Amino acid sequence: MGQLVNGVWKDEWYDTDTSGGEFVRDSAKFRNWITADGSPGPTGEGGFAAESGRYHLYVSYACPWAHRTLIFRALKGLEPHVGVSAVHPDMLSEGWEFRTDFPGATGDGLFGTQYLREIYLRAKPDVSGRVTVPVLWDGQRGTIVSNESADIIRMFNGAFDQITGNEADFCPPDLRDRIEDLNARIYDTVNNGVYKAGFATSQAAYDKAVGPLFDSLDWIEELLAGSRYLAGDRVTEADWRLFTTVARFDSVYHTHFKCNRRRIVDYPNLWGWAREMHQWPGVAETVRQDHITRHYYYSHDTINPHRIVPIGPRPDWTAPHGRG
Ligand SMILES: N[C@@H](CCC(=O)N[C@@H](CS)C(=O)NCC(=O)O)C(=O)O
Repeated sequence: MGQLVNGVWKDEWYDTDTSGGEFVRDSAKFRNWITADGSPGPTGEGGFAAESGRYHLYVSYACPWAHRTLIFRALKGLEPHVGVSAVHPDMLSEGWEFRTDFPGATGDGLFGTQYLREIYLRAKPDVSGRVTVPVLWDGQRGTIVSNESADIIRMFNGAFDQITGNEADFCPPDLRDRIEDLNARIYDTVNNGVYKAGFATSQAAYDKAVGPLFDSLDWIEELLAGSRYLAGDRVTEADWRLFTTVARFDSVYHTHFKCNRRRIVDYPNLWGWAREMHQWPGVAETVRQDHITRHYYYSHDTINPHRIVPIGPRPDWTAPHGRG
C-alpha cells in the first residue's frame, strides 16, 4: 500500500494521525468524461468521444468501486467495446500489481506493465496521489479519462447507446433527484461507511462510523419492505451502487472491518433484494468472492497481520430471492 508523490512511489499506509483516527478518502484525480460526440462532460476536458475499442478499463474484482463499472459494462452491452484488465487481488507494498498467479488476474492487457502505477505515470509522469482502481484508459490519446467510478458508470449508462443500441437507463430524468438523495446517504454511511469503520484507528472514529452504517441498513430494510427496488419499481444506479458493498458485507466487512451488529442475511428484505441483484442477467459473472476475500484479508496486514482468511460466512447467493 502506498502512493505516488510527484511521480515517485512511496510505500505508506493511510495517515490517520492528523484526523483523530478517522479514515479520510482521497478524491479522484482524473475527471474527464466520455460523451457520445466528444463534447465536454460535467467536469474535465472534452475530446473523449464514445468509440468501440478505444477505451480500456483497469479493475480489481475485489474492489466495490471498480465492481460498479464492471456491472455497468455488462448491463449496457459494452463488453465487445471496452476491454478489461484485472489486477491481482493482493495489494502490497508496490500497490496494485499485474501478477497473473491468481485465477482471473489478467495482467495488463494493453502494455504488459508490472504495476498499476505505471498506467498513472503514463498519463501524468509527475502525478501525486493514491493509485486506485477503477481506471478508464483512452488508447487513442494515451491518457486516463477518469479514475472515479461514480462518473464512469454515468458515462457507461449513456455515452455508448448509439454504438450498442442498448438504451436501458439506470438514471432516468424523472428519478434523478431521488437517486442522488439515495446515493448521498448510502455513499457516506454504507459504501464508504464500512471503510471508515474498518480503517478507523481509534474507538471514537469506529463508533462514529459503525452507528450510522447500521442505522442506514435498518432504514434500507424498511424501504425495501414496501418497494421492490430502492427508488421504486425500476432498478436504478442507486441499487447497483449499494449492491457492490452488500456483496462483500457478510464475507468480509462483517469480520474484517468489524461491521458486525448484524449480517446482511439477518435482514429479510435486503437479503432478498441482494440475491435478486446478484441473479440479474450478467451480474453474477462480475462477482468474484475469491478475489474479494483474498484481497481484504491478505492485503490489510495492519488489520489482519497473519493474513488468515476466515472460513465464513459464505451466504448462498443462488437461493430464490422471492421478490416477485
Ligand atoms: N473514488 C474512487 C475510489 C476508488 C478506490 O478507493 N479504490 C480502492 C480499491 S477498493 C483502491 O484502489 N485503493 C488503493 C489505495 O487507496 O491506495 C472511485 O470510486 O473510483
